[in-house]
Amino acid sequence: MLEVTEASVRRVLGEIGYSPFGSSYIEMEAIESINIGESGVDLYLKVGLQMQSKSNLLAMTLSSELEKAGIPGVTVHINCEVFASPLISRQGHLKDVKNIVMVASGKGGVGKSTTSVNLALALQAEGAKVGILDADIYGPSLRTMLGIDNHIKPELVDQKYVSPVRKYGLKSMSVAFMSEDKTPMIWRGPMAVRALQQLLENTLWGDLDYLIIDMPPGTGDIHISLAQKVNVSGAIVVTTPQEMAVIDARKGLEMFNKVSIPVLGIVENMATHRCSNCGFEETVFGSGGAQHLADSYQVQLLGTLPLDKRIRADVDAGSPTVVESPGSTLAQSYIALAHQVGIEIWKTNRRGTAAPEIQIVDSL
Ligand SMILES: Nc1ncnc2c1ncn2[C@@H]1O[C@H](COP(=O)(O)OP(=O)(O)OP(=O)(O)O)[C@@H](O)[C@H]1O
Repeated sequence: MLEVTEASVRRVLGEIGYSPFGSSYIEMEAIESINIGESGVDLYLKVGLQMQSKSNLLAMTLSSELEKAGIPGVTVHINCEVFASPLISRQGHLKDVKNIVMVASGKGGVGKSTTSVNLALALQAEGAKVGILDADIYGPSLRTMLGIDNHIKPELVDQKYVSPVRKYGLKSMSVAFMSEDKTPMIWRGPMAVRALQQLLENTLWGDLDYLIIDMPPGTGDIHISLAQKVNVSGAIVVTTPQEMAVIDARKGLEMFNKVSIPVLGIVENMATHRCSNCGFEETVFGSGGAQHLADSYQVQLLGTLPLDKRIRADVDAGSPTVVESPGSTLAQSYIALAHQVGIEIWKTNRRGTAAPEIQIVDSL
């Protein structure tokens, strides 16, 4: 048995290569303090994401890893707190928003909005404070996906600001909330960017760990301009395994690189389909493309979601899978995605230093 000192505990923690964060506890600077007393060791960890469903398991696993390495009797205490992005200038009504995450896709219809809303709910289910902005001017779908009645409008405050609409605890705002039901939104480029920026900045988001922005599909001028005007912690690109979608996702990655927005990773949606009759699983849209793309851009493949009719039916019914069937394997896939997103944001925030100089582009 080892002599138990703070130094020996730290050394062993450094040697335990495995942590669920992809780097050791030492590399992640996750050790808050180590108290050595008569009755044992108390190890306090600070973790930069919320992970309510996993923290007890993590504490027990780490305690038994330490025991195996010669340090028995360690009680692990996990303190979860999402850190604020140094890339975000926290001003105005965004001052208490710690992280803004853009969810984009090169190609339309790959499931960007479905992934955004389930991701937001999964982050929240794990204990984070979350908001979602539906910025998809071409096809806003948040109202339907969250089952928010058409008559519900955001409350106007001081004639200038709006309160987000709460559903399932999530603070939500959509371009569609601000227009009459049947009025088509014919927004041209610069007008759309200005309107979206205003909607983002004039919403009373309050205190949030993450604000998810569901971007319009594509990688056009609106995206570049919006990406330049809004300081974000990072971006996620959603794709299907289909070659055409992967080619367009590559354009999304290029776009974020061009405007110096850190890419947190790629989500592969509709990756596999299991036949509800015989259980046979097949890769309807091909396979390997998203992993290959992630490897070639040295970003993470954050998660893989199956093509499953329950995912479609749940958002159509206004009750996304994470709230409709929280214990299901599908919901667990979104929770796993939320953990990976949380880990990447934590890592990105540790790497980042200050907000970059933003070049304001006024015309498109
Ligand atoms: N993993 C999935 N399994 C089954 N159906 C899905 C899945 N993901 C999304 N869908 C369905 O695919 C359709 C398109 O999804 P969604 O609207 O989220 O895509 P999008 O990329 O946001 O589209 P747009 O380009 O219009 O913004 C919807 O009917 C949705 O319910």
